[in-house]
Amino acid sequence: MVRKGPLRGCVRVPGDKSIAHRALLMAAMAEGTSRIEGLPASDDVLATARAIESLGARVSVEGPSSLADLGHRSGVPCDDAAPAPSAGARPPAFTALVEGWGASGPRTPDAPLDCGNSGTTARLLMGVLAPWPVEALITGDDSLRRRPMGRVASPLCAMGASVSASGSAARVDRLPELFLPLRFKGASSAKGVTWDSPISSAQVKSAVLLAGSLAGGTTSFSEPAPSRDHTERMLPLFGVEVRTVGGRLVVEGGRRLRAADVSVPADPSSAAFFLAAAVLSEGSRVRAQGVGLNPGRIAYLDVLGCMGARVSVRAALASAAEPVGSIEAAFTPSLVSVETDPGLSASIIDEVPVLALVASKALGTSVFRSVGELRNKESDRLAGIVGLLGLLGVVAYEEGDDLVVEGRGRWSASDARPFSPEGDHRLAMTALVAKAAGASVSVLDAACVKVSYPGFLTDMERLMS
Ligand SMILES: O=C(O)C1=C[C@@H](OP(=O)(O)O)[C@@H](O)[C@H](O)C1
Ligand SMILES: C=C(OP(=O)(O)O)C(=O)O
Repeated sequence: MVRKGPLRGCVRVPGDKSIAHRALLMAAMAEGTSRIEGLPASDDVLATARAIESLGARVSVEGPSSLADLGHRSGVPCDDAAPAPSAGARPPAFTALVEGWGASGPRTPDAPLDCGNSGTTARLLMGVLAPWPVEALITGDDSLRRRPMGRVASPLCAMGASVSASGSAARVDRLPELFLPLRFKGASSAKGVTWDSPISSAQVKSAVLLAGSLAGGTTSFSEPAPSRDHTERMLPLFGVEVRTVGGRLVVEGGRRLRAADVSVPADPSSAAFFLAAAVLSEGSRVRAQGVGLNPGRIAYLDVLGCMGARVSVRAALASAAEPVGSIEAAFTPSLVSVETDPGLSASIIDEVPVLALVASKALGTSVFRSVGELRNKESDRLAGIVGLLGLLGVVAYEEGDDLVVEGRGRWSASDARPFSPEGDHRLAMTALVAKAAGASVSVLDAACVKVSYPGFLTDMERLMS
């Protein structure tokens, strides 16, 4: 149940989804047992944990829960009018011990690897499998089956892997159009590659670097603008050096990963929703604690700052090679429009929906440049934002790959209008933030928040009480 009202207090949002996926995957690849704490019990991360189990890693959860138990617990109300859950809810975090397959490699799974809604799981898994002689059918839910996989398959096939979609081998010239479900076959003789990715994508980069660390020879990767760098930061913890040479990332192959302990900081992308809600709701002040402050992930704070929002950061310590600290945001009565640089789009990609919501309350026309990649996420997020802002009486539209928001400093007051996030967790949370900030909108199916943040409604309620 989300009401209108000020949000006040501290919040510890779940662990960083990107870092959690990487920690689980590298632990699975490693020799020995890794301990990973602060894992979010979100659907996406559980999908990765289940996938590495199917491939032969041993995953045990510290405490009374098991992976299966975490997955079965829900505690997520189906719509924003339902009461917040208490009993039976998933814990916000768990600690896993992962015994990796190390030098023996992954085993051929006896069932399809179901990545659910998680693009990161599907794409990084392919990189993990590429240097091994195993075959797996990789699939996902309806949303994931519509998302492009060729961007990852292309470099991995250049390294020696092969893919077939719908039973027949995919033609190399058609790889860019590839979609799940697909049969992925790794190669024991995978070789390093020099790859210039036409898009900035941490998922593509990570798949190539993970494969490259075990392939023969050198792998070198470049992308147009920097994407999040968690893989480059974490690989050295597991014993694999990553160098930067003339703007390219370089990894020497033939390495063995060794087990490491990782502490996952809270997810700055999840914190962004409460921070935005605080900026938009009169009388609010929220502090998100223990949050990852990786510069490639908190660029959204610069964008909020350019809009005049009252946000501040306090750095504390580094965890898992990542900086960590707290972020505070307070109600800001007058916001101004912003124009984001095209080179920034990879760094703010998951926060654009909620940034656009903030821009819709600003005075003036905001432009988010080169954000066309949002069409390839869990839903077409550009269409979703334009639809949501339309319900609030704000003109927003796509201009090529740019998103334009014509803010008038207010939203229209009308009877509550229904908004369907189309199963997209970030659109659902953006709409719930709008509602908390007084917008006349009801969110039709908010249960999809469990993809990244199962306790979102509960935490929102607590900040409002
Ligand atoms: O590598 C990652 O963990 C992610 C990278 C981004 O996707 P792309 O790399 O496909 O842009 C991001 O949108 C996603 O939420 C997580
Ligand atoms: C795009 C996202 O994740 P993924 O690509 O892993 O599905 C997201 O969490 O916003």
